[in-house]
Amino acid sequence: MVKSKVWTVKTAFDGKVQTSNFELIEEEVSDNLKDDAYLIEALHWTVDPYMRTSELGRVKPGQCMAGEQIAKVIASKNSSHPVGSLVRVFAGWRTHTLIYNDVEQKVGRMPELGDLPLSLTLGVMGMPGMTAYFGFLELCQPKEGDVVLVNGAAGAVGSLVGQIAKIKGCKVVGCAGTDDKCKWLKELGFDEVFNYKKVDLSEALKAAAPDGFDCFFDNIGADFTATALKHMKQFGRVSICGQISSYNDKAPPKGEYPFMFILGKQLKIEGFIVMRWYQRWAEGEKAMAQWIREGKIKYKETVYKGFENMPKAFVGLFDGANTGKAIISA
Ligand SMILES: NC(=O)C1=CN([C@@H]2O[C@H](COP(=O)(O)OP(=O)(O)OC[C@H]3O[C@@H](n4cnc5c(N)ncnc54)[C@H](OP(=O)(O)O)[C@@H]3O)[C@@H](O)[C@H]2O)C=CC1
Ligand SMILES: CCCCC/C=C\CC(=O)/C=C/C=C/C=C\[C@@H](O)CCCC(=O)O
Repeated sequence: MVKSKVWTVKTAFDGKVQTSNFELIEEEVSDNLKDDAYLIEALHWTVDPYMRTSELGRVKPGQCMAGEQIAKVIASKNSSHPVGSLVRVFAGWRTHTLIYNDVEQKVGRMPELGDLPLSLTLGVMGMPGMTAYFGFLELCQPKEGDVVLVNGAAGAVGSLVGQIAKIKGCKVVGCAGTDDKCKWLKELGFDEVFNYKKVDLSEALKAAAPDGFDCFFDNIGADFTATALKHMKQFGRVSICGQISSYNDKAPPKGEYPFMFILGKQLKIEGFIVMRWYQRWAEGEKAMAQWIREGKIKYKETVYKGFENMPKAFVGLFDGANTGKAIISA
């Protein structure tokens, strides 16, 4: 018998992220396994902004919080998952999980890590890394010499988009919410950086790219997007990745309608969900691993120690507490 700690949601979210909505419970996980079942113990969890959104991850009262984890098999009657092997799975905020159906329970393929750290399977070599790789390269189609704008640039996805753009020979403009984050972006090779909390956005964009942007990778949405679209070049390409500034809004954001600029500048704007390219992830993982080993991609993780800190890490996403990927380690 194994005790499993599970974070559940007591009530629906209401306008802001509320830690008081979580409850720590313990439930028993039987080690009396049926055929093909196996028991896993989590080593690392991720918190991602999508957990706040309705379509993908928001959970109902009483359910386990959604999310991905890397776990070790500790008991098994499944020859594909022997004791000691590792799995990456959307099992949510749980310490132990009984897996009886890989497909239903969203057990994914593990990337080829080689000597790279295991936690990267939730970052550069995982969902955020593939988001940057495919969401930028496929939708923005960057060319050498293009001027690229990335917001949320010191986060898990944005920090990789900027570096991939540099690898492709682009001029990269990034912004983040603290001076320390901006300093790190310069170390990563971003050409122009600014702290969006300290500037007039339109003036900062004009100063960074007087002739405008060819590509814009948008992690933030709402007012930022409406302003940035005015600074695009003719036939610019915009990848709509995230809307983190609106995930906690009670009502749809109010602001300018940007359609006149989209029309006049003849922009190509496309949203995406990274799972669109799931069948091609091995290609993205291979490129990321090679760029890390060549020193062309650098990364940071903000690591929280202990399952009890899941809500703190999660709320931190919306307060700018993390640089790079937020990881919780057991
Ligand atoms: N389309 C897809 O398939 C996917 C989309 N995403 C999206 O990509 C975006 C980035 O995700 P990820 O890199 O994992 O997250 P991050 O690691 O970047 O964490 C979030 C960061 O966003 C910034 N932020 C938070 N709230 C605001 C706000 N109101 N205005 C401006 N900046 C804010 C903060 O940094 P700062 O200090 O700079 O303010 C914070 O640290 C999210 O919108 C996410 O939903 C992620 C994965 C897949
Ligand atoms: C109309 C609402 C769309 C909301 C999109 C919001 C955010 C984008 C984002 O952050 C995307 C994340 C992508 C997640 C990828 C994998 C999912 O399949 C996770 C599965 C959820 C789970 O079972 O835990």
